[in-house]
Amino acid sequence: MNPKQLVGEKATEYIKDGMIVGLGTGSTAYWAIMKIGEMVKNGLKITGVPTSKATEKLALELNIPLLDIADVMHIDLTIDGADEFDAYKNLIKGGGGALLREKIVASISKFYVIISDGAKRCEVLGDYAVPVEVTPFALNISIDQLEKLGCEPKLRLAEGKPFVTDNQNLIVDCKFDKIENPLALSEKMNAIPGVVENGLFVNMANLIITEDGNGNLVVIE
Ligand SMILES: O=C(CO)[C@H](O)[C@H](O)COP(=O)(O)O
Repeated sequence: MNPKQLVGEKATEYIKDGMIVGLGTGSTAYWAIMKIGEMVKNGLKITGVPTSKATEKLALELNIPLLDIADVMHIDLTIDGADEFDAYKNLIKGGGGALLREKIVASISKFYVIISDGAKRCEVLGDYAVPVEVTPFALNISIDQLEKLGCEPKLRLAEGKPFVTDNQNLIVDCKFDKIENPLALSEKMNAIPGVVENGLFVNMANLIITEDGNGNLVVIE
């Protein structure tokens, strides 16, 4: 079984009947959602809250009943991927551009499970550029201010044009060296007017389900 499928399917074991379940975005979350679709087909009663339009589309194709995030105040369990994680469950997310909705969903989740192949594990965050969602109006100001925090900021492009998020914003990928204090950096980035949210997820994950590269699951609690 491929590592993403292995960790994705494992996470679905935490789902119980009646739960409201946050559905993550990306190629690892895909496997969890596929499994949830199968479970729903077999009688599981849950309601999903998608973290992106892409996930909403997939969940609808699988007949998973959905709630709009605008109508939800709490979520029992969320399963989502990550782009980088450390042993303290600090994360970088947003490689797929869904970080704002992902962070909102995570923030109201009682239990937040991250699924990731082992290659994304690091000692200290920073190999992956931190995606930052910015309002288009303040793009240049945001880039300038982000650069002053010590990173190399780059506007994300898709097919030669600026990548536009589900919220009609833009993404600036910020490459830092080692991020020794992700909480402090997250606070500094979010203090910049024009920054909507950043992809550092600190003190949010309850569990990371990953693997050792040889098909064995590894759980970080
Ligand atoms: O944060 C995300 C999307 O915004 C994804 O969870 C993250 O990019 C991991 O994706 P994948 O499982 O495809 O590697």
